[in-house]
Amino acid sequence: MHARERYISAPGKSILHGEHAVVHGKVALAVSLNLRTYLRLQATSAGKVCVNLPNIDTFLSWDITALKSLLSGWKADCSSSELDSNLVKRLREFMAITDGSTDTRSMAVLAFLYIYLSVFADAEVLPSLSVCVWSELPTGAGLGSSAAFSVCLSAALLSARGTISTPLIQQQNTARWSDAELELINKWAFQGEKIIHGNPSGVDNAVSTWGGVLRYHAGMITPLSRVPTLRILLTNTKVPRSTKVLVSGVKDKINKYPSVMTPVLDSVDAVSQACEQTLADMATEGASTKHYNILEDLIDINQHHLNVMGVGHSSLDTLCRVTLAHGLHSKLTGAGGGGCGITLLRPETEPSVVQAAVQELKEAGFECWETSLGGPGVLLHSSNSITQDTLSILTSY
Ligand SMILES: Nc1ncnc2c1ncn2[C@@H]1O[C@H](COP(=O)(O)OP(=O)(O)O)[C@@H](O)[C@H]1O
Ligand SMILES: C[C@@](O)(CCOP(=O)(O)O)CC(=O)O
Ligand SMILES: [Mg+2]
Repeated sequence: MHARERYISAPGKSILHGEHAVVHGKVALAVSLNLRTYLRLQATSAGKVCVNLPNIDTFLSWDITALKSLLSGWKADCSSSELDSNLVKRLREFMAITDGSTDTRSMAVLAFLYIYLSVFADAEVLPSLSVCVWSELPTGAGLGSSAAFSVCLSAALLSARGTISTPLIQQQNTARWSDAELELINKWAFQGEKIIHGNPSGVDNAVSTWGGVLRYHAGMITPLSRVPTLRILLTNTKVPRSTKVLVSGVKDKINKYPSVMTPVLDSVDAVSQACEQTLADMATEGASTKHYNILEDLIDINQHHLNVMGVGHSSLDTLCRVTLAHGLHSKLTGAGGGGCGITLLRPETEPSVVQAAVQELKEAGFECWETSLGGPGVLLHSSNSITQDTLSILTSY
């Protein structure tokens, strides 16, 4: 271990188009948010590993000797990009997780232990450390909190192991890793997502690692540089849902009705591509009413497709209905089934119109915030670049 203490943050994301279809090899467009997950890792000499996850009310610790015994007779298979089923099985037994359980707290802890043991498997000793993760993102609401969590864990553990650097130099507030290091962070974060999600596409961890606006297609990540500034209203319906369950429901539907569902997925792919083209046109020609009309049509079309996939919810219908009554177009974002939706605001949309829509959405029990899109990906921080409020949470465990 190098530094005794490190702070890391990674952003959440919003998927503009392509959620679910991206799991089946179609194009998705996703953008990082200015809402972030923060992690503090502290090297200790307590002979223990402590994990504090205040967002999900989980506080656990284990003796290093108990963790070490999990590695006996186990050999990491570095050539495979699949999850190591043997290690997952050992961890499930260790944590007494029953088969098939999707209990979200257990999945977060399982992801932590999996990355910790894999990253330090060939180290001389397993290090004593204490990790606290806290997020501004709502968890389980479609804004990629699982990916931001996995990216923070991956970056923190890889840099504690010395596999990637600790690039912060004196007087610097924040630092980024090199592209090769980011690829490694993303690779391990994807394993964390596999544990939490079951069958992730990889889009969420890619956006959280690199930040900005990305096109994601079958593992290929293309940053979009020609993108206009978009005003987006985010709404959290606060209806809880599980990405893992929703993703597997879509898969079942595709298996059951392949000839019905394949054209739906193809159409979502075409929506993502049409949106990408429109954004590029807006950046080169200047945004006009014609462009916003197209973006709104694409939002409506995709929302219908997501309903066909079975990932809609009455709360999301309410969001679409209320905003449309104010001339605004919305769709779910992320896995759906509740969680969050996005509403496109035109540059000329009057604040009074937004306020009226927000007021009605709040009366329906929802939470809304206008957000800026495209913040930086994973960052290493000095402690003085983190707000006092966040710091006091991270240091209070
Ligand atoms: N800050 C956090 N602390 C602990 N676990 C987290 C945190 N953020 C996310 N997670 C894990 O990710 C799960 C939510 O992931 P998911 O269902 O994919 O929804 P989303 O990624 O849209 O928020 C949580 O139930 C938890 O297991
Ligand atoms: C539904 C999906 O496209 C996005 C899930 O995002 P979230 O976990 O709901 O934030 C799944 C995936 O791409 O892995
Ligand atoms: Mg997720």
